[in-house]
Amino acid sequence: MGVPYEQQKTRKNAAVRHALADATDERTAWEPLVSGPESGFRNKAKLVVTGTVAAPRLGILDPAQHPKHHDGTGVDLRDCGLYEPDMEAAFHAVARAITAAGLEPYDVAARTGELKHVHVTASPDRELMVRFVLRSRDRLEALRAAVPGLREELAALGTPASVVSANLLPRHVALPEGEEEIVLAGGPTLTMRLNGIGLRLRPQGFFQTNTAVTERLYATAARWITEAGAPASAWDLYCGVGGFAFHLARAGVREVWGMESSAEAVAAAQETAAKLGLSDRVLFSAGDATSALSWPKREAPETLSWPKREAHPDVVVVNPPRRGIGHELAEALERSDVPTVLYSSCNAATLAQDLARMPGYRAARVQVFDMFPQTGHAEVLTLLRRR
Ligand SMILES: C[S@@+](CC[C@H](N)C(=O)[O-])C[C@H]1O[C@@H](n2cnc3c(N)ncnc32)[C@H](O)[C@@H]1O
Repeated sequence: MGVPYEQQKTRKNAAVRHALADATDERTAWEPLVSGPESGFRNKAKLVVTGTVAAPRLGILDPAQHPKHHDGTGVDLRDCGLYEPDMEAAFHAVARAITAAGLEPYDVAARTGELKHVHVTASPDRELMVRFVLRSRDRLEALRAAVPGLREELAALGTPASVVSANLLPRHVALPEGEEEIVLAGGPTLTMRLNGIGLRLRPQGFFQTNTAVTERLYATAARWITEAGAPASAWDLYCGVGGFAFHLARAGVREVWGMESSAEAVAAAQETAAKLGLSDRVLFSAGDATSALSWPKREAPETLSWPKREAHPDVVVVNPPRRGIGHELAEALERSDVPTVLYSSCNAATLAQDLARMPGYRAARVQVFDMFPQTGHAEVLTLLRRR
């Protein structure tokens, strides 16, 4: 932060080129960096709650929250310039609901209190998903009673809450959320409309944090894959709620299979497919994507619906977490007869490691998407073709 944005972009492009020096060659086409607004771009806030019931702070832990130097403070980030502009007013409404429900902020050092975090996601249609991460069920009914007032206030602000939920994180761990989710109001899904496609998001599903840049990422992926005619089949591995899958299907790919470890994300993706009338050709399975290429050749687990045939698809899209796809999937791709792989990575270092395990492919096209302005991170889209 503090570095002029043009300079940030130049540095980021250079850093990615440096990281991928061994994975690219003189024929690799480096497309110009794609960016969106340099502030007000984050659609999601994961806020730590500190302070008191009467005056909660929503932001991050202060270094003073370290157990040894605890003085009960946190840093309030409700006015942080990274969040989409109308989220700030929503954060204030959420803080009032915390007070109304009598939710005592969790004190990390003393291990007392109930409310650990608040997660807010804003859709492009200006609807919200608001999640309260609680230590226990002790104040659940008090929270439930405060929800109608919160929803009324958010609706009056022009940012209605489509989903309000409680998430339970009973353990004393540095995690943003736990496994159990209790929907308190609204449907279980928020519709994230990107490039005219209404992707459904459920509380525990992943969604890219920068809506404007994500639209460009998905549109570019679909364009690169279908430029010379739409291939018949594609797999979208680490598919989340299916952003790549639905964009490929709309661009003409006949059959798309998505695989993702989060059952909630898969359920949301299946709901999107049903809503779009695509359930017969855009299909999703919950599973470990690292062995997706092995399943067709082995006996698939009974519960898993996944193409049980020898033939691999024309295209495999991978969009893993920061650790990358790792050696098992990279080596399986290397041994496969898949002609085209599209790798979308948020970590150029692990991307480079994975590409080194796939020498049978060459990087035909690379483009940096500045999904994370004001940070050193970048999303990198790479089109790989069989040599
Ligand atoms: C960077 S996100 C990408 C999601 C999606 N492609 C998108 O555009 O929103 C990575 C996703 O991989 C999922 N994931 C993590 N490990 C996985 C694994 N071993 N197998 C399948 N999915 C996994 C996460 O739940 C998350 O949804």
